[in-house]
Parts: sequence; C-alpha cells; structure tokens
Amino acid sequence: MSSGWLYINGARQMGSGAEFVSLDPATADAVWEGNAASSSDVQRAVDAARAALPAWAALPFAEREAVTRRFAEQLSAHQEPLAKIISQETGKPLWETRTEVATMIGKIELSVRANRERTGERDTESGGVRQMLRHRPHGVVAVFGPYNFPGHLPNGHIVPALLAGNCVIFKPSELTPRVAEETVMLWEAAGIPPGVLQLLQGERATGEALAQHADLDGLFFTGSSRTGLLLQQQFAAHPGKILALEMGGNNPLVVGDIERVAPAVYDIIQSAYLSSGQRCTCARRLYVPRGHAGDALVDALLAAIGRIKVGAPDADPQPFMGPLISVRAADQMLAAQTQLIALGAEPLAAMKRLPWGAAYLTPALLDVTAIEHLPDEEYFGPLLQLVRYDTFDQALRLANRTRYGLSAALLSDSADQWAQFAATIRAGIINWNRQTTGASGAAPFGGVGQSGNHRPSAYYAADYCAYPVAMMASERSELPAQLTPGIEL
Ligand SMILES: NC(=O)c1ccc[n+]([C@@H]2O[C@H](COP(=O)([O-])OP(=O)(O)OC[C@H]3O[C@@H](n4cnc5c(N)ncnc54)[C@H](O)[C@@H]3O)[C@@H](O)[C@H]2O)c1
Ligand SMILES: O=CCC[C@H](NC(=O)CCC(=O)O)C(=O)O
Repeated sequence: MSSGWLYINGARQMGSGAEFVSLDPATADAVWEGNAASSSDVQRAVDAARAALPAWAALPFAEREAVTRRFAEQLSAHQEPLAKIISQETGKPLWETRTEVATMIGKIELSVRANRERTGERDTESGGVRQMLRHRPHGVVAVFGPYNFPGHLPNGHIVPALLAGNCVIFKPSELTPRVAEETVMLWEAAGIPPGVLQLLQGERATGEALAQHADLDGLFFTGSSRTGLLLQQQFAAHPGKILALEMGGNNPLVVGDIERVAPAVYDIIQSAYLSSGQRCTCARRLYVPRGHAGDALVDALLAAIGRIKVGAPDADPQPFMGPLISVRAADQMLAAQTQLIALGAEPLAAMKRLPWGAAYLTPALLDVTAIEHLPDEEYFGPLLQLVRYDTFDQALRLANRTRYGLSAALLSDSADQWAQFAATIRAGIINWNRQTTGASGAAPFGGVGQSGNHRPSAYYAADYCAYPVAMMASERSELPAQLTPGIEL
C-alpha cells in the first residue's frame, strides 16, 4: 500500500485535510491511504501555480513540447507497472489497462498536432497592415478526473493544457488517488518545473474548495452529469473563467436490417459491457425490431452474455470484465435493476453478485419494452435495457428520447437506414456497424444535451486550453488618404 501525498510546488507533502483510503475493488485491500488537501493546501497550490505561470507560458512551444515528450518516454518506460496500478485500483482487467497506458502515450503526439492545427499561429499582410493570430493560455486551470479512466482521461486535459502554457492543478477521483500519484511521479521524472503541475488529492470537499477558488482561471472536468451541472451553476457567475464539461450519457444502440447475427452480437457486447459497463460511451439502451430476425438476435445475444468471462483483473487467462469500481457502485447497479423490474422490466439475464467479491457483477439484459416512462438515467455498469420496436422511425424517435447526447450506433446492412440514422440522431459520436465505445483521440470527443457544454475534448481539447488573440499591427501610425467624415485635424 502506498502512503499518499500531495504534490505542491515541486514537493511531495502530506495533506492536512481528512484521511481517506482507496481500495482494490477485487480484494478490498487498501491501495492508497493518505490525507486530503485542505483549503489551505488548495491555497498554496494555487499560489504556486500563479507564481510559476509567467515563466511557463513564456517558454517557446518547443520547450513545453519537449517536457511532454519526456513524459511520454517515462510512460513507455513504466508502461507495465502503471497498467498494473490502474488495474489494481479500478478492477479493470490488465489487457484493458495496458491499452489505457498506450492511449496516454499516443495522446502526446496527437495533442502536439492538435495544438498546431487548431490553435497555431497565422501571419498575413494586407495594405501594409500585419495581421497576426496568436493563442494565449488561460492561466491556472484545474483538471478533475473520473475513476473509470484514471490515467487516460485526466491526461486528455493535462497534456493539451500544459502544451498551451497553462499551469495545471490536478484533482483526481478519490477512488483512484494511487494512479494519479504514479502519473505525477512520471511528470516529475520528465522534469516538469515546480508549480506547473500539482496534485491535490481529496474527496468532494477538496473538489469544492478548488472549483470555487477565486484565483482559478478555468476548470476541465470529466465526470458525472450530476457534478458537472453543479460546476456549471457555480461558474455561471464567472463568464471570464473557462469551463469544459465532459459528462455522462444514456446511449442508444439501434439494430436495423441485418443478415449476420454474430458480428452484431459482438458489437453489442463491446458497446454495453466493456469496462463492466463503466464507460461514458457504453450503450445503455438497445433497440431491436420485433419479429423472427429480432428474436434470433436476442437469443444469440443472451447465449453470448451467458459466456462472458467475469473474473479477477490479473487472472490468466484474462476475463472480459472485472469487478466494478466499488461495492457501493455494485449495490447501486443492483438497486437500479430492482427498480426497473418493479417498473415492469423483464430480466432476460438478471445481474447477479458473484461469490468471489462483492463488487463483481454478471452482465444484465432487461427487456424494458413494457415500461411506458423509462427513466432517462445513466446506469453506470453492466446493465443493458432492451426495447423491441415496430418501425425504424419509431426506433429513432425512442433513441432520441434522452436529455443526454454522447454516443449512438446503428447496426444495419442498409445504407438508407444509416443515412436516416446519421441525420436524425442527436449525439456527439455516431457510429455505423461499430460499437458505441472506443472513440478516436484523433477526432473531437463530446456530447450534446447533458453530456457536455459544447467544449469537446480529445482532438478539440486544444480549443478550450487557449483563447485566440487577433492582432493588427503597423510599424507606425499613418493618416489615411481620406479622413472619416466629421473629423478635422
Ligand atoms: N464524457 C466523458 O468524456 C466522460 C468520460 C468518463 C466518464 N464520464 C462520466 O463520469 C462518470 C463516472 O465518473 P465519476 O463517478 O468519477 O464522476 P464524479 O462526478 O463523481 O467525479 C468526477 C470528479 O469530480 C469530483 N467531484 C465530485 N463532486 C464534486 C463537487 N460537488 N464539487 C467539485 N468536485 C466534485 C470528484 O472528486 C472527481 O474528481 C459517469 O457519469 C461517466 O459517464 C464522462
Ligand atoms: O468513459 C468515457 C471515455 C470512453 C472512451 N473515449 C475516449 O477515449 C475518447 C477519446 C480520447 O479522449 O482520446 C471510449 O469511447 O471508449
């Protein structure tokens, strides 16, 4: 177990707030134990960031880029230990956390490219006037991370923010402090200057103290819509601060006209149960036509669900699904299932707790067709709701019946159905014959409705990390050939 620290002004130090612990969800062993950052720790971190900002922002881009590239080297050198730590603290199988670390490494190159392409410089001249486009960092920004990708998703804010010249205060999820600590150690080894990247561990109180700090210039958040909406309300009084919200989804997956059942079943499983259903892009609602073709698909899906391997994250051979992040999260999923059944859902495959740990659940498929008012909730776990439909138009209408709008996918052999789907569905990520999960870091990543605030991340993260400055410049002041009417000199 690691004895936890904060990282303020280039030094590791104990927090002076409340004690908290992070547990391995597979074994319930403590993984990290330490003290949260108190409001005075938050104050010291903000002061150190403010002091470090002028020098960091003034560095040539190439020098900031060099630090991020050294961080990528550190990640490569520590790929396997970091994957093991992520697996231990989240319960995700090792095969999956290895891809998470690989994605973190890939993020550096993508972010350098995105910075140049989306927030680079432009110089033109017209009639003796130079026109220049520059981008400036916002200043001191906070990054709040979720537990489900404790390495990759905060990294997706931190790397572009640092490249743009901001100083970052990182507040990871209280469920994954150990991963954050390890990541910051790699930044330290990469030579990040004191005050430029700091780590404040803690629960909600630390998050609130940081989010509400008067000297913060912005906050980049990935997490639940519930927390995101609270932050949105707090920031409403501060239009000068930048707020980027990447939030949840209640994502639909529609099955149209298909001939081959097996690839569709595979895509459904990858959509609904990947990461034990703990991805913001996971499909939560599955629309399948009534009739023989739909029945055959549901039968094949049920058979495949029954064969999904759930097991210890480090087991050999590897399972597809590990435990959920915590016993509490598993309890909440079981409660959601009970509630849906009480509303009229038919459990085709009921979610069950597995005997080898209270956070382990089997994947569920509930037929919710009979529920007239289906709750528009994100159930963040391995629970897929099946709706049988009569017409494709009806399926699209139902799919759009959500306040969220993150991801959506269509499984269909029909190009006409795809054209209709792509034109009708309201979401930031829309796929055809591909799973709803596994979005590309080389594209913008964000959603509409309560999934975000129109500041998409991934390739477009560069946009919210800097603001544009348009300049027009002449070497000296000149009188125009003709004065504006009404002026005499
Ligand atoms: N759209 C995306 O890119 C994306 C990606 C991953 C996860 N998510 C969403 O994240 C959720 C799962 O993550 P989670 O449970 O860690 O989210 P969460 O909202 O509980 O926590 C996210 C962060 O906010 C902090 N926080 C919580 N309450 C706070 C408050 N009142 N004030 C300030 N900070 C506070 C937490 O400590 C944590 O660091 C799901 O809803 C999922 O869909 C979205
Ligand atoms: O849980 C939410 C993120 C899921 C993941 N999305 C990305 O990785 C976006 C790309 C990026 O940020 O680089 C997914 O779609 O599975």
